[in-house]
Amino acid sequence: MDTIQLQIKDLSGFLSEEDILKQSAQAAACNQALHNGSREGNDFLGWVDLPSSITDQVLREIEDAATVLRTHCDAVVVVGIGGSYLGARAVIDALSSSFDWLQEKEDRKNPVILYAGNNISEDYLYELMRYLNDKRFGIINISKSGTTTEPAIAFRLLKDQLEEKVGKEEARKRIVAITDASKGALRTLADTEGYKTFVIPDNVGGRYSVLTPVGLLPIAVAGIDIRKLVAGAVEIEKATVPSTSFDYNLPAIYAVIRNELYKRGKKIEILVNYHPKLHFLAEWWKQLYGESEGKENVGIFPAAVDFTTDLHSMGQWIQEGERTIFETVITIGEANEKVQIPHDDKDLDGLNYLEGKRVDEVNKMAELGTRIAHVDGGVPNLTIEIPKLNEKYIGQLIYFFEKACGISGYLLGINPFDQPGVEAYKKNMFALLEKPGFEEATKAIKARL
Ligand SMILES: O=P(O)(O)OC[C@H]1O[C@](O)(CO)[C@@H](O)[C@@H]1O
Repeated sequence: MDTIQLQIKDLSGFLSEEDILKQSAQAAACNQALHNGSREGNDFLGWVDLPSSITDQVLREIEDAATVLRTHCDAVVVVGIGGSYLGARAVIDALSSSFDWLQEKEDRKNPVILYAGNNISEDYLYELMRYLNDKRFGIINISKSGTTTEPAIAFRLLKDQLEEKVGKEEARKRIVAITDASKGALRTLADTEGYKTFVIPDNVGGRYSVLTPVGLLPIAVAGIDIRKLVAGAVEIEKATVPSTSFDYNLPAIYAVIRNELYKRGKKIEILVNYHPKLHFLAEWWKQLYGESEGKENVGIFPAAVDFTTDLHSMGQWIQEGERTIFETVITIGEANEKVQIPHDDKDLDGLNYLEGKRVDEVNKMAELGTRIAHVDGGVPNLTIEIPKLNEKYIGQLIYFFEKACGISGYLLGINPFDQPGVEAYKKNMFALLEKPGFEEATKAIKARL
């Protein structure tokens, strides 16, 4: 097995093969629409053939910029929010040691990757700046619009700190901006300051941008092979072209299943993992599906749990709470490392029955036991099988989820490529902060307080 697989046998009793096949023509039409741009949102389809259009020259330019940052910095702060950081964080966490950031400087092969601009917490920013005080650090500032408040605040603070520490000249070498080709405050700022920049293509939305420099630069700085990542995505891109028959088009099958379950009252999809390093993959997935589908008062609520951790918190709800959920489990075939449970002469903990077993074997039995229990408890399960955690399969998974999301949104009958609802909080916040241009809104909102 050289590719990710979709396992659907635990849907029986909830959804038949016939139910799924009945939707195959519709799913194929949605897939076709993604390729020929015949439906809503067609100005944001740049991601569809993005993996196969990334040239060697583009990859080299990203790798070169990564080398500059790796040479000049012991820590690199990725400033961005939503699609402007989640993809990078998902891949970096999935493919790095869980304790990477704790390694002593002399033992490190890669700079520590830190994140800012994804919240407006004063304590967070203070603590980050304090940590950076005696570090050789750099910044990758990412914003497609170039106007988002959270990253703008973080960047202003970090830029000040860096310039004060090393001077404007050296700071310029350690700052890269990734933004629109011509619009937005970040573009103006980057051009004025003379930063190295990369462009986010107009036709690729933030949540679909992980395979542009938005994701690839931080990932490369973290020492991960972006060529293998992209190659994995290309494989699924090629395997899901419109001529692919429905039976082999895994994203189309996944898209149909989740929509059919939704129609049958399963309003919440829980993405399940059994490895803490996949936590941010689920965060990335939540934005992808939440922003794409939650509109016009419809859409599955995308949730996520980390098992077995959350079996001891959310496990009760999933087993016996309201039956409006289904689970999509990401399962990893083979652990990358080997740890066996040792023998203990006294066996006071009663664990000698596990002696000699790999920890992963225990994890897998927890996974199997959970799946059986949840299916018995009325929770439909589907499983995405990944042979192992490496660049290639994560690349495959990224494109799998992106393609499925596009098809799924069209099946649902909404535009999966806009996010009008996100503006509501921003308007209120700007009005409350008395941002110039919001005078009327300020009066209106203050009258409500
Ligand atoms: O890259 P930007 O323009 O700063 O936007 C960041 C995020 O904010 C949103 O626009 C929502 O406000 C997301 O769609 C996007 O991923």
